[in-house]
Amino acid sequence: MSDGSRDDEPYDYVIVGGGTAGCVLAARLSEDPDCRVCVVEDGPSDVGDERVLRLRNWINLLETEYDYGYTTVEQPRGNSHIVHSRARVLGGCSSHNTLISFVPFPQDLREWVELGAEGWDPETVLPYRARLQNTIQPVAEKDRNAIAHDFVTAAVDTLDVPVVDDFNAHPFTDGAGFFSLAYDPATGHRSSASVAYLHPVLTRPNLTLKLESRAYRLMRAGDGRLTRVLVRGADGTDVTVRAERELLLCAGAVDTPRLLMLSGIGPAGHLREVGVDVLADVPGVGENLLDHPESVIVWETGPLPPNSAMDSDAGLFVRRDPREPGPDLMFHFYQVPFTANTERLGYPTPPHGVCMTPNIPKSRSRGRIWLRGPDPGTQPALDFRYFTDPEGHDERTVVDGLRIAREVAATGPLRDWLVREVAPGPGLTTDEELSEYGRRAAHTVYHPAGTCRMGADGDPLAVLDPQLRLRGERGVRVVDASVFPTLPTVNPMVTVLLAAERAVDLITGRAAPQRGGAGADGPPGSHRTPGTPGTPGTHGTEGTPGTQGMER
Ligand SMILES: Cc1cc2nc3c(=O)[nH]c(=O)nc-3n(C[C@H](O)[C@H](O)[C@H](O)COP(=O)(O)OP(=O)(O)OC[C@H]3O[C@@H](n4cnc5c(N)ncnc54)[C@H](O)[C@@H]3O)c2cc1C
Repeated sequence: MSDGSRDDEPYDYVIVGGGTAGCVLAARLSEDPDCRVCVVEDGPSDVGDERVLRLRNWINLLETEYDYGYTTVEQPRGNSHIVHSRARVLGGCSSHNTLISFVPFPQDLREWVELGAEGWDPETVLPYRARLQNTIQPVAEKDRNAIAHDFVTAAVDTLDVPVVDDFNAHPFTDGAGFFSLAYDPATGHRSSASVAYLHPVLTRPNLTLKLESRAYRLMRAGDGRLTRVLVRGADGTDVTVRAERELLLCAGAVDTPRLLMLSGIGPAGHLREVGVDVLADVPGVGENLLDHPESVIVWETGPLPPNSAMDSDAGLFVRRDPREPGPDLMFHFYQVPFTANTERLGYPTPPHGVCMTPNIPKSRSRGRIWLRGPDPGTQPALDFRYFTDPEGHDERTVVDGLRIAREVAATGPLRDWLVREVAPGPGLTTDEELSEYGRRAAHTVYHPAGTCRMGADGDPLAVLDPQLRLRGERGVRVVDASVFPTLPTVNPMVTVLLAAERAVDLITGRAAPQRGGAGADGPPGSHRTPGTPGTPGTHGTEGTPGTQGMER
């Protein structure tokens, strides 16, 4: 071959990225024994890896070999020092995140339809809940820390919001409670996309995993379809992997647009500027970078009880503007001091502490990803443009959040645990002071999305059609968080899982679950499709999770 790579055997579907969405596609598409499925995953396996499987260890995976650890370009109105963790391991971010699991609100999906994503209405999408294989349930009683209980009580009393026993029972506008998590309380193990979907089917002979194999350029086949991908293995050798039906890009909201642009598919002017030959001018690739930004307020405490599922088990939703259909401010309550950003600003880290992280569910600032050059090994530039919305909505939300957090902290029984406010400290009180602190100490909730969004015909920045097909090309779709036109109000992982389940039907032509049927009302993961593997972490009908079928 002219590019020096060797040809691999052909597959029906090649999935680039064995992450949250990629695992769903791999498991579902390989249910048909005649369908050859290959997953190209840059990271290692999570099978048997306790560091990854143990949910509470999530924080120790950040900025390790399992993490791409992207940095950002300077954020004049925000924090320029945030490390944007993105997982590099089978299961993707569902293998190193906190697995907080929220079904998206109907209004979030209606917003997608208004933006041209026809067919993604709540009546069509929400019934896919019944197909989710992850075990999702509210934090188990034994994992509920007394201080988190008291946070919930204080929040409810201060703000006159309801206690929410199950955030997925039905849509809500405000409330406080323990989150639902995709985990097994008995073992503390994840019910990640990998554990729930892939582990039970690893012995399928028609499923090949190419691990520690990085895709770095898409290529056309002889018929002009974009169904080939150049992949570099851990030993440095290149192989061309070929899809006879479709190439499915699931590398996530940073790496999918990066891969497209490295392949010459993106804004033509930008690609020429950085020395990449243009294959197709698709102006929207890398645009519409979304996130849920948050800030942080930290208190010192005495030693706390040890029990927890993952140290951020409870939260609070507030609707400040009654005209909004849902919450417009959210808080995670951490029973550890999360001080990565406050320490840099000179604040001390107490030996024991808690924090609240007010975040912006519907952030209005929009960013962009671009290439710094043609070398696949060079990190792309991420510019979230935090706190740049002209209305000042994002800045206002953080200021309100810091004030509301203080009100909750001043209320018993939470108040009785707290020794002092460490950051920003009680001396900062004006809007200006809280805004300056809130933005400089800001962090990400790790929810980048939107960089290859779907949209209607005639929308010049829509990268995909509502069937998730790359506009103007044949043979390739995108299925991951980059397809979102907007972020859901809530944490997005379940939305990624639902999108992947729906993508399977779009790809195969299989019927969607009945609109408004069984899955529309029940909790996610509570139903199992006949014939699907059993409880995650146990052995499915197709054998023990192992390493057969894997290549390195
Ligand atoms: C620390 C952290 C905590 C989070 N907590 C939560 C939470 O509690 N709840 C929630 O709802 N959301 C949470 N999120 C967000 C959520 O996990 C993600 O939005 C979601 O998992 C993204 O899924 P994805 O399929 O788009 O991408 P990913 O799951 O990131 O999958 C992408 C995969 O592609 C692979 N890959 C990348 N580039 C290449 C390449 N060139 N070749 C081959 N493979 C490649 C990666 O290794 C990865 O496995 C969190 C995220 C992080 C990082």
